[in-house]
Amino acid sequence: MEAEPKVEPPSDQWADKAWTMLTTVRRQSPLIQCITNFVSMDLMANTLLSAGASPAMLHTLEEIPHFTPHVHALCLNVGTLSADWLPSMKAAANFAFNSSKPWVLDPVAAGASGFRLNACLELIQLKPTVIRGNGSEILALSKASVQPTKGVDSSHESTDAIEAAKSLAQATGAIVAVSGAIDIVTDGKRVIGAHNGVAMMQKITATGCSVTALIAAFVAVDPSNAFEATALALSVFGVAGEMGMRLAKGPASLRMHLIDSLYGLDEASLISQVKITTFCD
Ligand SMILES: Nc1ncnc2c1ncn2[C@@H]1O[C@H](COP(=O)(O)OP(=O)(O)O)[C@@H](O)[C@H]1O
Ligand SMILES: Cc1ncsc1CCOP(=O)(O)O
Ligand SMILES: [Mg+2]
Repeated sequence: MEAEPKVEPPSDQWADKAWTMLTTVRRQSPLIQCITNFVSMDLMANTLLSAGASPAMLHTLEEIPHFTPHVHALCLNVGTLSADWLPSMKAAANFAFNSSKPWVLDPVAAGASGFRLNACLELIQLKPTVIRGNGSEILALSKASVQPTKGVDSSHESTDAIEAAKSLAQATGAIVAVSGAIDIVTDGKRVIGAHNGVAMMQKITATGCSVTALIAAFVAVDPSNAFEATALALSVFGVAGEMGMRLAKGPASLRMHLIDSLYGLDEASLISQVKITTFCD
């Protein structure tokens, strides 16, 4: 049976935690290494900067042993994957895992081809802390099968992938997040939903990639609580989207206002808008 959101009053606890996390990111400014697709590099780096984190888009294999040990978290994204980038991703994931640093996987278009699916499954063997995808990506990973696909966009609602997300979390030990109208986060047992964001965020390329990087920044400052940090990052990004939308005329201006809203987000605005609920079967 499909999970239903449990009706709960807005949780001040989540809202307070969101503010604490955002201020911690701003104060600590964690260094986040991103090995990501060409489309997302700009928006991802700007999202991290506007949240107070420090992005570095380094991907050459020769640099990984020198650089990755110094980062606070790693974000791997297979959006424009080619065979020569995969060894860099694996090396970086190994360094992160061996030095107990969190790392986050964005399995962009995981079901689009055997090459991409196998690459994602091989990366998952290297123990990501969090996997964040859209509904179709999480379904493809959970079934480990190439699926009829719209490429990087989802043809499923996030809620269609709740059971798939739970099994993927149980099988891998990762926190699994499924983005969409409601962002779902599970550790394989608990399921929570972040209800922030606006539909027009789907009309800006790389918003999914960017929120995955933001998850890496939040987990970097609270690595022992990746489940909550993931939900809070999704909610904070969604709140910035909602605030940006009040000023935007379309996707291009939303992109700009989302970044400005994330940068300027204050305590009262964040606390009044965070909406995270528990799901139950
Ligand atoms: N219908 C929607 N309503 C509100 N927010 C949405 C909606 N669809 C996507 N988002 C938000 O847009 C961002 C990107 O999510 P999504 O489009 O699912 O990822 P991807 O780009 O990887 O497919 C997330 O922050 C998500 O919460
Ligand atoms: C359009 C596109 N093509 C390859 S990667 C990419 C960006 C995907 O970004 P997102 O998954 O955040 O929509
Ligand atoms: Mg994506």
